[in-house]
Amino acid sequence: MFINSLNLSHFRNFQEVAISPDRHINLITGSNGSGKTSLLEAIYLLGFGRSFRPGGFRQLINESAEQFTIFCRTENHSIGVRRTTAGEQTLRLNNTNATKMSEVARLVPVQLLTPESVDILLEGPSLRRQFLDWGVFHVEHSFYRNWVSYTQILKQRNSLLKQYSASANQDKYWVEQLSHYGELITVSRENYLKELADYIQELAKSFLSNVTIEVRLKKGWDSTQSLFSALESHTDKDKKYGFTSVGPHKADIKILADGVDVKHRLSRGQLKVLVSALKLAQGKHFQTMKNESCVYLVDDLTSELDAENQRLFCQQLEQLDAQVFVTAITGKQLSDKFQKSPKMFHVEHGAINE
Ligand SMILES: Nc1ncnc2c1ncn2[C@@H]1O[C@H](COP(=O)(O)OP(=O)(O)OP(=O)(O)O)[C@@H](O)[C@H]1O
Repeated sequence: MFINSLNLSHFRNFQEVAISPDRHINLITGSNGSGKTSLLEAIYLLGFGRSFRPGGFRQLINESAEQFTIFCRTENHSIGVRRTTAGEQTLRLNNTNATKMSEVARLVPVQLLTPESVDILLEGPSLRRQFLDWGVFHVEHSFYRNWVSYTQILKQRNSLLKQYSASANQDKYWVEQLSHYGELITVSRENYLKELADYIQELAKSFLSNVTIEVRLKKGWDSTQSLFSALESHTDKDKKYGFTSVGPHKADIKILADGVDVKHRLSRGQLKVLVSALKLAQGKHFQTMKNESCVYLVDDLTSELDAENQRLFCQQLEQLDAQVFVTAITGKQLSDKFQKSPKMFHVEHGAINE
């Protein structure tokens, strides 16, 4: 997928900007606070329906405006997202209204690497689940439907658990439903991670040559049991606490370096390198499966990796033949890391000069 043109209206510190990115590498430069990350954020929003920075969507609307609009043309589609301060959202897909953000997100596969991406390896399981589910969502069409059904049922069961109002029979019905969709979700995750593991190992080897990286899915319940049995055996506890304590909503990925949790084995710099390898692996797998590439958004690479790893990362990105948006304070910091000269964009006072 390639973005041929991008228009932003009242998004963060931009009033009206339009750019025509290169199909390969786009280098966005500008001083602190100029709007480099905001440009990446707008593209990310098309692929995820939300920002990667804290704060609600209202923070994304320019302080002097009532709404923002992001509009982009890819090689096959035209996509628009508008959000107003009143909370309304309008989605446009190929000149008609779309109802679901997931319809838009499926067309905009985005990989993001920022200084915070290392949290995938350092923080709790939810970021690792998000990482995993991005891939499953894009390669396994039924996953999203099953996930939506699972989360709706989970919500209903949790609210009954909180009210102590479900009879044993009623609860059994919800447990059956949960385990049906939960097992489907988990099979999709297992299959995906099995395939992705080879890509991760190969890429991790080129960045961290003397470490063996391994990934394993933790399903979210004792994997010697079926989900149904696990849910049943936790029912008393779940009634006491008012929520469902096992299931794929609690899944995690164990990421090991030489058999030890990476966060106890690798240096902070090595963790950053590993997270770059994970993102490249996911993009490469996506490309093999879908026969198209994702868009890479890379914020502040020079503060993340040392010069050699920057060179290696840029080289790998170029080999992927993906469209890349990478930010730096000055062009000099990165332009020599790519073999082909990047297209340069300079951001200043809410304007972007090509
Ligand atoms: N809703 C908003 N309305 C107007 N300006 C905003 C809004 N939200 C953020 N800004 C401003 O937009 C500017 C752009 O921030 P951004 O994080 O994109 O900059 P950056 O170029 O990535 O900076 P750095 O190099 O420091 O990371 C900041 O000066 C910020 O204060």
